[in-house]
Amino acid sequence: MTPAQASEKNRALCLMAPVVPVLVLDDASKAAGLARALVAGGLPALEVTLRTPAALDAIREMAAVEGGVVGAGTLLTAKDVENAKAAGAQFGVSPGATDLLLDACEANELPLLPGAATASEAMRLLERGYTVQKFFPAEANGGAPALKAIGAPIPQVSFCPTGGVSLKNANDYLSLPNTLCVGGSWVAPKDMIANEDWDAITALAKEAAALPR
Ligand SMILES: O=C(O)C(=O)C[C@H](O)[C@H](O)COP(=O)(O)O
Repeated sequence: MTPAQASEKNRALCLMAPVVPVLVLDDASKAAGLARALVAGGLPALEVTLRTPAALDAIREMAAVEGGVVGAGTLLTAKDVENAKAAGAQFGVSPGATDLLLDACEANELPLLPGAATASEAMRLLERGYTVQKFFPAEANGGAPALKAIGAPIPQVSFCPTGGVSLKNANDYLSLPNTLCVGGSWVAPKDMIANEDWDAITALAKEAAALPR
């Protein structure tokens, strides 16, 4: 898959809803219920971070949930890419980008949303053909004003800012012309997942899905 094809796939993914939930799962048995709750609330694109031993099993479970599009986050190595693809991930997300990681995603047909934090990083990815990128860590990196400033000289790159984004500041990003959607973990709090409080998660998802952009 070429970077241009990956970017077009991820543009469509980012336009499905204003928020992509960033999910950390310690227990894969919660995955299907969680995915159903988020999809029911209007958030179909789901990023499962490969930060826990349960993550790959969680992706397998979620891939079977109707209406959801499940991807793998925290991709760091070529092995992560192969594992994510084998588990059924339909897209990948990484905090930054290395040539090895980009090569692996392109070779494995996994559309990557690669992370960039600076103008130079965004430019390197753009040179390779990635016009849709993740701005990470968004808040720590200057937040919406920083992303707006990057957009002035580099308007051809669109972003999914992630890291420190919440219901409070999501609009600051979503109102920018270079922001397609935001990523965030706030729609799936750890305690609600542990208690299988799916109705509460659906309510959070609905609130997020209703954000204007
Ligand atoms: O694990 C990854 O792939 C990451 O790149 C980091 C996550 O996207 C952010 O940590 C989510 O940030 P919060 O919404 O502030 O919890």
